[in-house]
Amino acid sequence: MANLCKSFVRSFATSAQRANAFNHVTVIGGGLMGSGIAQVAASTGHTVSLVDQDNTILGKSMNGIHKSLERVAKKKFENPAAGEAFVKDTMGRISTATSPITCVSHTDLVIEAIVENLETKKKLFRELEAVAPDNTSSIPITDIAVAAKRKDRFGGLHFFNPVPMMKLLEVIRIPATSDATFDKLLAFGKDMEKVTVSCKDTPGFIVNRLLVPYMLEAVRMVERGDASIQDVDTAMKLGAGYPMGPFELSDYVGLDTMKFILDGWSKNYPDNPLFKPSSLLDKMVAQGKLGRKSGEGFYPYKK
Ligand SMILES: CCCCCCCC(=O)CC(=O)SCCNC(=O)CCNC(=O)[C@H](O)C(C)(C)COP(=O)(O)OP(=O)(O)OC[C@H]1O[C@@H](n2cnc3c(N)ncnc32)[C@H](O)[C@@H]1OP(=O)(O)O
Ligand SMILES: NC(=O)C1=CN([C@@H]2O[C@H](COP(=O)(O)OP(=O)(O)OC[C@H]3O[C@@H](n4cnc5c(N)ncnc54)[C@H](O)[C@@H]3O)[C@@H](O)[C@H]2O)C=CC1
Repeated sequence: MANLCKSFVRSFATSAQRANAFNHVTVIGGGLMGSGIAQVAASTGHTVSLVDQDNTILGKSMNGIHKSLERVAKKKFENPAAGEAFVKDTMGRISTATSPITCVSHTDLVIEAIVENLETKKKLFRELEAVAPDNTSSIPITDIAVAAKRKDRFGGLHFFNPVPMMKLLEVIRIPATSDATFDKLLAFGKDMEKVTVSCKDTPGFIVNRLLVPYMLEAVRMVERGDASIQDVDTAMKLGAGYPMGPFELSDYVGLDTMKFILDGWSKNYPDNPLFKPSSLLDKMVAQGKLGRKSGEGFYPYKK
């Protein structure tokens, strides 16, 4: 904790020499979101420590980041050598670790992006005994902040998947978040080349408060036998202009993550019919059909 405070002070001292609000960022969780956040943080000039539970997972994360960077480079640079240099430089700014404890002693910002489970997130924050903006999709961050000691340095950053492509970042504060912390988080969003929006610390913030009921109603429509998965997706793409239909998007987000979100909401808000559990979703997760990440969800994917 003392070390983290020191490094935080150092970040204020050095930020005057650099354009970025933070220099070194630690991202905990190297899954879909953590990898994307680490990638964009590194490609915008931050040095990054990416933390996950073991080196096999981290190897996959680094592979995914490399592939994604190659796609970005192809678009960004006409000259292939410049693209290769961009990929190499960006990868060079990311290191990996299996414990966050070693990283937080020399970091300026800790971003948590582990599984959407309140108890797991709180446990991690207790271990860190520190401040870390959180990438929860659906949990009011005040509930997580209970486990953080320095609440003035705690805030919420909600990124969107795929992080390299999605321009939005929701920046959330709790009453205890200091103005200095909030301003730094907004500045970090700009450094990450995102457009920031803010709202009260309410379940799902802005996007997911609207998106979750929409996606679940699509699942219920299919459960009732009112329409097929394919027709719902086609309808929403061609009739409402969405880039993906709700089932394609569910597979993209991960059905396990959807279930985590829904389980949390239905437990905390049992009277809200919009947040009721879905037996189809429960069944698919129990069968290991998690979407793209497992090779099958509502649709099959090549592994
Ligand atoms: C209970 C309910 C639970 C709700 C859960 C909420 C979870 C949350 O907390 C909040 C969320 O993040 S919700 C998800 C938000 N994201 C979306 O809605 C994505 C919708 N899809 C898209 O925008 C495009 O299909 C997309 C951009 C993904 C891909 O574009 P296309 O469809 O045109 O497909 P591609 O041809 O593959 O891609 C076009 C170009 O995009 C670039 N690209 C795509 N993915 C990339 C990636 N991962 N990294 C780097 N570049 C990437 C790429 O440049 C590609 O061009 P090419 O490489 O030349 O093909
Ligand atoms: N999937 C999506 O589209 C989005 C997800 N989110 C949120 O971001 C967070 C992460 O989601 P995803 O990346 O999709 O999940 P994921 O399942 O792809 O990745 C989670 C990672 O966390 C790691 N992990 C679990 N416990 C850990 C611990 N104690 N220490 C270190 N690493 C640990 C796992 O090994 C895994 O690699 C969740 O809170 C989710 O709600 C936010 C926006 C979009």
